[in-house]
Amino acid sequence: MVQEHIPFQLQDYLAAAAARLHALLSPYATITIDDKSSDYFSRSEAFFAVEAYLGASPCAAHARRLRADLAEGADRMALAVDDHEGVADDFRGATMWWRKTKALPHTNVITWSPRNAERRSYRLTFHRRHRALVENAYLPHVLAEGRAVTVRNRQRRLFTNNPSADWAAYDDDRVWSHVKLEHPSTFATLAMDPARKQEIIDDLDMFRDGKDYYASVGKPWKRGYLLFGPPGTGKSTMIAAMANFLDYDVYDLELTAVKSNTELRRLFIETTGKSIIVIEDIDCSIDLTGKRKKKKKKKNKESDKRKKMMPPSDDDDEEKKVTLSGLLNFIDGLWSACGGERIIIFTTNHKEKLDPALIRRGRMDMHIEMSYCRFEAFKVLAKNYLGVEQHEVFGEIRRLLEEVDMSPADVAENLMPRSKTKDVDACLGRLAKALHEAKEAALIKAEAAAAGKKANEGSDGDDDSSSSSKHDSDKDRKDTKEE
Ligand SMILES: Nc1ncnc2c1ncn2[C@@H]1O[C@H](COP(=O)(O)OP(=O)(O)OP(=O)(O)O)[C@@H](O)[C@H]1O
Ligand SMILES: [Mg+2]
Repeated sequence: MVQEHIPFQLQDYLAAAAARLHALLSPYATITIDDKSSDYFSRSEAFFAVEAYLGASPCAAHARRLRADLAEGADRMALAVDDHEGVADDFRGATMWWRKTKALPHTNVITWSPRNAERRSYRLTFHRRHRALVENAYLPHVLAEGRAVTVRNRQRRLFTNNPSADWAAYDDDRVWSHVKLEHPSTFATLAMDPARKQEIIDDLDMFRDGKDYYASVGKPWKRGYLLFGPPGTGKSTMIAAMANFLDYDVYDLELTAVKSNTELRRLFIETTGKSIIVIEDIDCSIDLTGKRKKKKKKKNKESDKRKKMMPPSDDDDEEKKVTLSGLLNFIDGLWSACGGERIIIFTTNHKEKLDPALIRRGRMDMHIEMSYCRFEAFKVLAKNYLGVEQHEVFGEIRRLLEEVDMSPADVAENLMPRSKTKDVDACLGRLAKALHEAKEAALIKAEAAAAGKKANEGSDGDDDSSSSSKHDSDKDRKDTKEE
C-alpha cells in the first residue's frame, strides 16, 4: 500500500541506497543473469544455460519446487528450478547459492499479456573471496554443462529444403522444414573395415572437441567429408551413424530445388550449429562442369553492355541457377564461418566426375571410400543380423567375398531371416549360394567382354556397319535412359 504512494524514481533511489549499504556490510557478492539480454543474437543464452545446468545438477535434488517443460524439438521433459526457489551448489569447496526471481517491470505500460512482460532472472550469491573462482571457472563450467544438457535433451531433426515435400512442419516463412531424425544406424551396426571405421570415429571426436584448436589455427570450425563408392555400400547409412554419434541435426540439401546462389547462401545461414549438411549424389544434382561458361560466351554484346551498367547481383547468374562458384562459396566462403560447428558431407557414386576444386583438401577434408563387402564387414553384418560370430561356412564365404564384389546392402538382404525363428544355417547358405551365382555371372560377363574385344580387333578399320550399329545401340540406350 505504502509503495503505491511513493514515486518510481524515489523507489529506485531507496532500493539503490539499500543495495549499497548491504554491499558495504555483507561479505557476499551477487551476480544476476537475466532471461533477456540487450544483444539480440545471444538473447537469454546464459539464462537458459543456467536453467539447464541447475535442472540437471545433483543440487536440484534438494529443491522443493521444480518446473517441467517440453521445449520445441525436445524428446523428453526438462526440469528447471521454479520461481523464487533457491538451491545451493558446491564447487571446488565453495558454496554457490542460486535463487530464481521473477519481477514485473516498473512501467505503466498496459500489456495484453502480462506473462511476456515478466522478467525472470537467476541470482548467484557467493562469498567475495571466491570472486575469481566464480568468474574464471564456475561460470564457464555452468555454461558448458548447461549447453551440453540442452543438446542431450533435444530431439535431433532431419531438415529438407524441398518445398514439394508435404511435411507437417513445413512453414512458408522458413527455408527448411523438418521431421524427427530417427535413423537407427550407429557405428556399431555399420559394416566396414574396423581400422578405417576407428579412424573416422577419432576424426569426428577430434572435430567435436576441437573448438579451441580450430580457433588457434585460424580455421572456421567445420569439416568436410566426401563419401564415395558404388550404390548400396552404406554412404547414407554412414551419415546417419555420424549424426547419431555426434548428436547433430542433419540438413539434407536438395540442390536441384535451389534456385540461385543467393538462396543457397540463405539456406546456409539458416542452418544451426551442431549440424551435418548433406548433399547426396552431388554429381547428379547439378551441372558443375564448364558448360555454363561456354553458354555465356554466346550471349550478344548488347546485353553484356547493359549488364555492365547495372550493379552486380545474383540475378545475373545465368538462368538464376546455382553455380560451381556459388557452391564453393557455400562451403568455404566467408559466410560459411557463421555459427561454426558444422560438418558438410557430399556423397557420390562417381568421384572422378567431380570438379577437383570441389573436393580438394580443405573443402572435403577427408575422402572416405565405401566399398564392396569384404570379410571384416561381413562379420559385423552376421553379428547384427543373425547374432553369430563363428560358423563353419565362414571360411567359404571369406574366400568368395575376396573374389566377388557384392555390396553390403545385398549381403545384408541375403542374411535377413525370412521367419521369426532365425535359421542361421539357411541364411548363411543363401548368402553363399548368392555369392557363387554372382561369381559365375561375373565370369560369364568377363568371357563375353574378352570375346567382344577380340572380334573388334579382328574387324578393326574395315567394318563401318558394325561401328554404326554400335553407335545406334549407344544412342538407343541413351534414349531409353532419357525416357
Ligand atoms: N556398410 C553397411 N553397413 C550396414 N548396412 C549397410 C551398409 N551398406 C549398406 N547397408 C544396408 O543397405 C541399405 C542401403 O545402404 P545405403 O542407402 O546406405 O547405401 P548408399 O551407399 O547410400 O547407396 P546409394 O549410392 O544408392 O545412395 C541400408 O539401409 C543398410 O541396411
Ligand atoms: Mg545413399
